[in-house]
Amino acid sequence: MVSAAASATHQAEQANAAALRAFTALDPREVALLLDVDGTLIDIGPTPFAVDVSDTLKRSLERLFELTGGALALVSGRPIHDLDRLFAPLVLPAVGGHGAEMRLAEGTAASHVADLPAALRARLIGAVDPDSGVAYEDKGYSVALHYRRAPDHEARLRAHVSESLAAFPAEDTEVLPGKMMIEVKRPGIDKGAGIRRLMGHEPFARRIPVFIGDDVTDEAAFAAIPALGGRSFSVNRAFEGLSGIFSAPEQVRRALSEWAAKH
Ligand SMILES: O=P(O)(O)OC[C@H]1O[C@H](O[C@H]2O[C@H](CO)[C@@H](O)[C@H](O)[C@H]2O)[C@H](O)[C@@H](O)[C@@H]1O
Repeated sequence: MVSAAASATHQAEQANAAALRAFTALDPREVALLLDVDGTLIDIGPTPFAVDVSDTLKRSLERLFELTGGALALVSGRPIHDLDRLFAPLVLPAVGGHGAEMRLAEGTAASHVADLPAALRARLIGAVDPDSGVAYEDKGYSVALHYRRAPDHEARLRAHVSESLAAFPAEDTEVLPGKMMIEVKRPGIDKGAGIRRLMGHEPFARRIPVFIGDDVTDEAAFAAIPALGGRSFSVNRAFEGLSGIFSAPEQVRRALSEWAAKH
């Protein structure tokens, strides 16, 4: 008799193999490759500052950037300067801050979103006791509170965010839940809008957008892709219209490496 765990592993292996086939069948001369970062290209780490970007992944991205004629972009919730730090020496086209920033090839990163007031950011960050394990990122246009190392603090942080936003009723804000994280950002900023903007520019324009993502913060990107005539692959998320489901970032890295080697 096959155990439930063995059956789930078998299904994941089959899904990985199918996703790998579908992905590596794409023609790099036709596609624009749009890649989410945390949980898709790289494994989730205990904090935003404790993650690993391997040289092998960087080599795959560098090769795929060439093969796609430069139509490869990181599409991340992280600020672009943070992506540059993680992926150095690569400086890739990017949509950062969930769509708040964009950089085309050779360009400089530009945010088109007003920063949250310093007093609101300070109030949000005030919930972070360095000894609690809670971490934060102040992105200017948004603030993310991370409780991966302190899951017991989730309810307290959610209440703190609600109280903080209530104290600034004139500010246009919205709360974006993430993986063990709550982010306060400006409304109307999302990865879907970021991808639509990016796809209007060379060398992305007229190509088939191919997005890979994993997170609730990627939902706007997944939603934008069909109208752009594109394809989506997920990491561990199942919904209609996907071209494939990878089980983990390791499988995405493998697909990128095999695709790069094939051409
Ligand atoms: O759009 P992404 O590139 O997936 O970025 C989404 C958020 O990712 C990061 O947070 C997540 O990854 C951390 C490191 O693995 C992890 O510790 C945290 O729990 C996750 O939520 C990043 O720090 C955020 O700024 C991004 O918005």
